[in-house]
Amino acid sequence: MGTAPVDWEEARSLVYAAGLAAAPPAVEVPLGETDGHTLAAPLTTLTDLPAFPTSSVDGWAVRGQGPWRVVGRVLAGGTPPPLADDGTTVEIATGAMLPEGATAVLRVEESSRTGDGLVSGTPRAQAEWRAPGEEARRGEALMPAGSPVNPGVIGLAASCGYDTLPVRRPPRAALLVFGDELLTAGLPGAGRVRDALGTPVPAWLRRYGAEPGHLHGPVEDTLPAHVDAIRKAIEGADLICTTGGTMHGPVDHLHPALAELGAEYVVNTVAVRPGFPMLVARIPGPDGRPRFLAGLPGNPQSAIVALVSLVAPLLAGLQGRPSPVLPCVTLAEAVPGRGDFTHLALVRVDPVDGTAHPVRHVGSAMLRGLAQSDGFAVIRPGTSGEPGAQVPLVPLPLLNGERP
Ligand SMILES: Nc1nc2c(c(=O)[nH]1)N[C@H]1C(S)=C(S)[C@@H](COP(=O)(O)OP(=O)(O)OC[C@H]3O[C@@H](n4cnc5c(N)ncnc54)[C@H](O)[C@@H]3O)O[C@H]1N2
Ligand code: MOO
Repeated sequence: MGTAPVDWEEARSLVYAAGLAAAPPAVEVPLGETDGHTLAAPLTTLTDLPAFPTSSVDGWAVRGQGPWRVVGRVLAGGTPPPLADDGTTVEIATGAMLPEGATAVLRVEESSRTGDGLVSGTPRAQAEWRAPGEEARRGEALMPAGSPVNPGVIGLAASCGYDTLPVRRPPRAALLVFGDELLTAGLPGAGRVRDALGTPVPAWLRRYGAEPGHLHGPVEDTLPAHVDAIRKAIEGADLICTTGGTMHGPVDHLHPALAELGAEYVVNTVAVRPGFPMLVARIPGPDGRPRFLAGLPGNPQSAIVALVSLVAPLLAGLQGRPSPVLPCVTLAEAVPGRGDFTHLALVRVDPVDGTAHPVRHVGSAMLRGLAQSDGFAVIRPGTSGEPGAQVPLVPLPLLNGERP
């Protein structure tokens, strides 16, 4: 209690650096299983690309002036003998290796056969084959370490000759939900609300590249139950997210539990509205490697603010990725500031002109505005968002096609 809230940008830098310093070691993973992992070393090509001169059309590989006498055929996958004499040609398929000695490739549709079986036609001026190393030279770095492995990268690695890649695997995340008032099924009422975080938070974590595993909740509102639940979650997770209990109410046990577990705070409260009681702490793991606990406030929108504010840069660090760069949007309407605190205001971004429109129903206990938003406009301390102002956007990690 009593710690001064950390500036929002400073808090993001602190957790990113803490994550990066504790990134789990690189592992060698079969190429087909690397989607969503992160390159632990630069992707350098193991061969020239292409590795051999490759015909880019179906036609005739010719030597010298025509008409040409047909001396053979080369299909993709074959290794042709050299074209030894001027006036000779081999039939060639797209992707086949160009025979040594060939001086041009004539497209089949631009060729004709003479009565005595010779091939004639005029090859185009530009080469109709891909030269070795045209795309990349052997040993050239094509992607830096820290790049997320996506299908595009997997394809490139395959064409460069990789069978496995040195990568960092997706961090494993656990979720503990605190709050005896929470119902996990049925209608809210009589003092009890539905748990609105236990179901969506794993899905948000997955979109940040984490692998959500252990989910437990509601955890009983006692200190021993909290300590026990965190200890169990640490066993199989790099990151434990908790929801609720970040304040100092009669049944808020998170801070005492962290003390009992020997945790140290990376960030304890952030100068941001909503969501200021958010925290990230480092807990010694059973193997000596630190684990992280992200304390998300109980108010549902505040919990997601904590997720985009702290969990996103922490996971980027743990994966050895660059720290997230925020895009800019133009405010379509005024958004008030929050004095000395950063204001994260839910907005919907116009897909055509990129302007950001504040949405309604944005109380920290509400999720109606969030479900219709693309992210949060960032209004820095001491400023207010005027219409037309360019401000950073913290995007919700929505996939293509998921935008509301
Ligand atoms: N005396 C003060 N009290 C509070 C302050 C303050 O400055 N002084 N700040 C408020 C703010 S801001 C927030 S945010 C909350 C944070 O509280 P906790 O993280 O300790 O969360 P809880 O007390 O457990 O719950 C708060 C609220 O959220 C509801 N909740 C909790 N978990 C869930 C869930 N999984 N799904 C849906 N709703 C959930 C819970 O029922 C409470 O209504 O503290 C304020 N208090
Ligand atoms: O900061 Mo609380 O998180 O406003 O709801």
